Amino acid sequence: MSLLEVSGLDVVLGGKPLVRGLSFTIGEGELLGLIGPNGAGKSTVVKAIAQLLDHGGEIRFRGRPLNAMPARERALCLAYLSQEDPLQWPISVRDLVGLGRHPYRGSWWRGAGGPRKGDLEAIESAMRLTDVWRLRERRVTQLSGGERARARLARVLAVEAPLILADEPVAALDPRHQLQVMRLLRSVCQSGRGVLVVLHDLTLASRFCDRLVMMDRGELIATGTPSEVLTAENLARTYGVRAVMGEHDGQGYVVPWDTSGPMRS
Ligand SMILES: Nc1ncnc2c1ncn2[C@@H]1O[C@H](COP(=O)(O)OP(=O)(O)OP(=O)(O)O)[C@@H](O)[C@H]1O
Repeated sequence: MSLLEVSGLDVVLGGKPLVRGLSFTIGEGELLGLIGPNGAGKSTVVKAIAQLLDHGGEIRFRGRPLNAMPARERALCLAYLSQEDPLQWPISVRDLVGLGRHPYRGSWWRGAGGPRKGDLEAIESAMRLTDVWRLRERRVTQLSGGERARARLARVLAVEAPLILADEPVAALDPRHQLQVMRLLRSVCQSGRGVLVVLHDLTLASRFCDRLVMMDRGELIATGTPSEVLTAENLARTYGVRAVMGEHDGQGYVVPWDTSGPMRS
């Protein structure tokens, strides 16, 4: 059974169909990349899976419809890293990451008590893996964009959910941290968990993802292994680019090099 099964997903917002009939699965231990140009509908798909948007079609986690699952149970099954950075409060990095353990606690108002050993271990491990351990006492409002992005990812890792939805987790990161985060997401999958990651960097998508879902204008364009999806024809048709493609150390790279044809309308 798949970890996640999305079938016939439709999302309409403001009377506009943003996602149409999208279907794909994520297996246990799989890193699935969701790619496509700006406005393709990638974030909309991720938000629908996270049950933040009304949708048609079915989204099942280990065979159970996600929209019928109690919110707290759902919060333990999937952890969502949004593209937007909503951090406005001057809380410490440690406290931000600690919020990832909230789904394990009783309600705040019932006196949840302090963090337990398992919580502290998960919080420390997530901070070390994302390289924010040394920033743990800093206020999140005083971090650089990339440092905040890593702290937000640490919160998501601290949930230790079987499924992670990460919307552009490397967009603000320097090259070293981009590689570290992609390796980290791969290592998360080695323990049988699954990750859906939205990416614009096609080389990272090619190197690190098991499979890709390429979408445009709300619809599926191609799905399969990176070499099946990242073809010259698909890149020209979907992104309107010509790319330099090759292999290094047995892994594919894709460097968009030139635009091809007129701008998509
Ligand atoms: N609340 C909304 N109401 C109406 N249209 C919306 C709403 N939110 C997003 N859209 C539109 O839906 C389309 C898909 O947006 P979405 O954010 O899912 O794209 P994306 O593929 O994640 O793009 P990007 O790569 O730029 O992040 C866009 O055309 C966007 O303008």
